[in-house]
Amino acid sequence: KNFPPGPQPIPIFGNLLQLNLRNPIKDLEKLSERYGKVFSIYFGARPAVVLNGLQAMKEAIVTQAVDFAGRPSGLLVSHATEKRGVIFADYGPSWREHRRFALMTLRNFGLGKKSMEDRILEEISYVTTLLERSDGKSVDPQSMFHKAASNIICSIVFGTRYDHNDEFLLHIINTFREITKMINGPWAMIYDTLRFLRIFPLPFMKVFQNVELMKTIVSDQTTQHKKTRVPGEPRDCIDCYLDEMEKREDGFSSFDESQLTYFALELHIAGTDTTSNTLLTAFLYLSTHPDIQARCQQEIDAVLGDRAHASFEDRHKMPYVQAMIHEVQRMANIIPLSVFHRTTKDTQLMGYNIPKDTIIIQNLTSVLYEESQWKFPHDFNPSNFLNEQGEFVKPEAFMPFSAGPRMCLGEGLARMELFLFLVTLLRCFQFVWPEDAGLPDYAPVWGAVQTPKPYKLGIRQRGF
Ligand code: HEM
Repeated sequence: KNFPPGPQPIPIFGNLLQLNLRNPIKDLEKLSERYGKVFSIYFGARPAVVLNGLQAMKEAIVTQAVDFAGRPSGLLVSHATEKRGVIFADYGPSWREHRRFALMTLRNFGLGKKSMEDRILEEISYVTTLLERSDGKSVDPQSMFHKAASNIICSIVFGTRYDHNDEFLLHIINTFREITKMINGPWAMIYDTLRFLRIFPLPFMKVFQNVELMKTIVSDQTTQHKKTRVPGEPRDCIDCYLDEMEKREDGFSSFDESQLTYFALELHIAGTDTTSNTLLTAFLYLSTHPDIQARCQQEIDAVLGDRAHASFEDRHKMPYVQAMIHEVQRMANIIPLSVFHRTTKDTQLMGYNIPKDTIIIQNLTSVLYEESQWKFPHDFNPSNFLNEQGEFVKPEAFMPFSAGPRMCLGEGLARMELFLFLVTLLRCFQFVWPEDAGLPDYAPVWGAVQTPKPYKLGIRQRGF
């Protein structure tokens, strides 16, 4: 009774056939115009509520945080991860403990002697060398940024960075790519909606096979770590986790090796495509907006002078660069529907009743482009994040990392990566849109994680 309104579902399919599964954003926009900021759709027989706009989003996931902090069961991702680790884990003690542990470990000095900043700068120096070799030419930036982001997670989780042609790195990248491709695509939606199809050997089965493969890889790494670790002197996330397991040998801990496997796997899934696709979006916009690129370079040159490299602290002296990076994230809209939530009890939102266990879909796109919240909602314009004095300001509607208790726990790491990559590369190179590349296409390829369409990037060394 008094459930949010929505289009009439049909038996078995729910509203599946009314949505364009290759990109449902436009359909959700139209439904919101018709039914309001909070409306319902059905996945088969399962109801879901879609939240649109800043007000509804805040009221649910911030003001009534606990009521909206669950994760749905019975979906492809929850089956593949067995709801262990953090991302797809239920709201409860195990999720809380692992989330707190991850936040502590991912802090700059949480991983022992080698700081997070060092690990990122090390990877950037390899990318710089690769780009120097392409001076005056064009490159395909996709795989380079993907390998770099993946390598940073490898360094954090496994303690090792790999050469970009290393077979191990290529193997894990390929395996994860297949997992995310399937999670991103229509087969996941079909698995989630049409339960009777689950027993058939359809393409979604590949997710389970690849997760098994990755579990073996993490498990082998853990065995190696156990042989070489010095307790209390962690080199990486696996060592930290093993230390934590020893500290908690009281029989009541949720820390065990099976959790470690999913935890490591999730950090990789959550931390690779997100960062690399944001970097790709940044260079797509910067190469096609030379004025914005030049203004960033001016600020970077003035702040860094002849210092050997940038540090994350420098961000406070670079309001324009900060504004540019945030604007890139807004336009990139990397996770357009966030990760699905679930209500943990019967609750209410904006006058509607929402029963326990309802799937909650945060339409982040509707907030990042909300016309009432932005000076230039549909243009790439760093002024969206600058006040009249040219100082950096962050509007409330900036929520690419979501908000509330389930908000992205990798935000700090992602910010550091984006800042150090962009500042270092903009300092060394000018990025140009190749003359023969035609007009840029900014519309991303739809997915749970969005990516820009493949493009070529012209490289000119700056010689600062
Ligand atoms: C530009 C980069 C990134 C973006 C835009 C992003 C965005 C998001 C979003 C929208 C969520 C869902 C939040 C919710 O359910 O309300 C999320 C969750 C999460 N992210 Fe990120 N993320 C990024 C990078 C990273 C990185 C680098 C890591 C770690 C290595 C990471 C780890 C996680 C984890 C573990 C969760 C689940 C949190 C929980 O359920 O408690 N993310 N992220």
